[in-house]
Amino acid sequence: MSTHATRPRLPRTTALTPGRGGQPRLLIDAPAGSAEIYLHGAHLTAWTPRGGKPVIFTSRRAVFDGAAPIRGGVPLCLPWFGAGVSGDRRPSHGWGRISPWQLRSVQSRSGGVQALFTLERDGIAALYSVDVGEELSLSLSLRRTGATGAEEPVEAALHTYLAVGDVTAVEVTGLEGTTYLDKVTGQAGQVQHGALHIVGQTDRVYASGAPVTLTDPAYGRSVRVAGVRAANTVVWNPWSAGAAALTDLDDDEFASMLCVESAVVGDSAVRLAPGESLSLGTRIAVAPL
Ligand SMILES: O=P(O)(O)OC[C@H]1O[C@@H](O)[C@H](O)[C@@H](O)[C@@H]1O
Repeated sequence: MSTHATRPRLPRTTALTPGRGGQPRLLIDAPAGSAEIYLHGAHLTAWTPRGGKPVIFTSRRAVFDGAAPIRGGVPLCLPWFGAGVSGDRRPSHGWGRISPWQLRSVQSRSGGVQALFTLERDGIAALYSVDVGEELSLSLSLRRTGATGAEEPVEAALHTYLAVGDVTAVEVTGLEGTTYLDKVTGQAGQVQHGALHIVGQTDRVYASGAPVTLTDPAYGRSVRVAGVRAANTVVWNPWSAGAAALTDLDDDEFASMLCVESAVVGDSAVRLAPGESLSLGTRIAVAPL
């Protein structure tokens, strides 16, 4: 594996081994929880708190070829989201999720494990910390490198795919009264009235990163997603029609997932001059109903 030369010391609760498609991935099996993180995209594809059920959804049709983005898990959208604020950026959601990241350090931490990843590309230095335990804590920072140059808009999202028992039965609270852009209809300035229920294709950028709770009666649990310095929460489900158009998502899988993404995107994009940084995180915790 290309990572061999820079492989850091690994605690005994972790291993760096080839995963699906022979792609290098860090396996974590610590007392407080287990996880799997591919170096392609620094992409977390699984997290299970000890004694619990898997919390993160990854598609059974996900492609692991070291080139395509992985469908599911936590894709890192950076340094732009979708087509960016200008609307013409490619690839969609930026290059973070399709780049090979460096694994810098892996440390045992209060029953869990913290892994640090870095990536430097196109004038951006990215640092990503994954804390695996009874909770999952993800922190991303992006710094403009170089000494001179104009400000540029930077966006980022922790595009978390949550595993749910039945998406039509989940209730999402914490967004009441918040305005959102509805990307399905193209309408901005919508207001969330009451709890959110998923009854069709859903693609919304909320103007809030406050904690959101997903109540999932089919799995008998609630999942709390708390943004850290996140101006936005994106909620996405492609529904059946959208899933049919995605070759890396089985037709029935839209019912087993809901993306709840802590983000800094769109109108909240941060204009960074060289030397300036943007930081963003998410904390995910599970509780029985
Ligand atoms: O298929 P992709 O590139 O992974 O994107 C999935 C979705 O990601 C969401 O976060 C976006 O709001 C959607 O518009 C998009 O369709």
